[in-house]
Amino acid sequence: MIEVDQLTKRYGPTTAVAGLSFTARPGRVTGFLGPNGAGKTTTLRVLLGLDTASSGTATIGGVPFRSHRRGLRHAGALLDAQQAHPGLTATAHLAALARSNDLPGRRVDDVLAEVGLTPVAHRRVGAYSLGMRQRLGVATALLGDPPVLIFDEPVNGMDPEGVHWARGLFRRLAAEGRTVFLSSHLIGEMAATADDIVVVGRGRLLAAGPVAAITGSGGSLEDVFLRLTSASVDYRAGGA
Ligand SMILES: Nc1ncnc2c1ncn2[C@@H]1O[C@H](COP(=O)(O)OP(=O)(O)OP(=O)(O)O)[C@@H](O)[C@H]1O
Repeated sequence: MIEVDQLTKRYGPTTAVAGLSFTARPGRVTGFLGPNGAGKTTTLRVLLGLDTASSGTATIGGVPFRSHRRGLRHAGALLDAQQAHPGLTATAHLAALARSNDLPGRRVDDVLAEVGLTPVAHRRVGAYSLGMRQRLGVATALLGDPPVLIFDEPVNGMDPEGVHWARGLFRRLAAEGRTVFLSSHLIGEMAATADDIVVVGRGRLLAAGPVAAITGSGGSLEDVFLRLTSASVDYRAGGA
């Protein structure tokens, strides 16, 4: 379970997140949507203890991520596909993480097979395409077999087969009872993958609930998203 309660994060004069509250539940894929600059990445960074809240709380399984000793066993995240050192092989990258998190070495082969990277596991990550690096990021998130998974733009750079595979993986992880929290700008993809949606604009909650309830008033998820966020878009082509 992910619980964000009255979260506010300021960077100097900029309020990136303003009193945001929502919940992402086990057994569900929850999509996190919002225009550029809405505060999504900031929320994820605070949730993962990479940034501190100005006020409010963001917890995973009832506690702040940083206070958990079990690290990757508690929550797995893909925030940045560039996180692995380009000089390392995928195997070496994952093996080092497994060691430092006290995870069994066999998890490395398991997650490489899960994301389809076994044939290139001994190639340097610097030679990987963006889609392959994203798969490695997903493998890293899965390494500790955690109950909570957080993915920021996970299908960015993936080919259609990869997007299809990722959708099936997220659905399966939720069916196993895990909390799957996904940030993406691909609304069609979200409509096909998510059970619940959290929509933010300018750091504030605009809507939250099951996809069917949010689109219930008519139109596609894209129509509803554009309507909800029309007053919260900071960057629009043509200066309109
Ligand atoms: N380290 C920082 N220092 C100053 N301002 C920041 C910092 N990080 C984010 N911001 C500002 O906070 C706001 C929210 O940014 P954030 O990256 O969280 O949005 P986002 O919803 O993830 O956007 P995108 O969809 O473009 O990735 C923006 O105005 C951004 O400029």
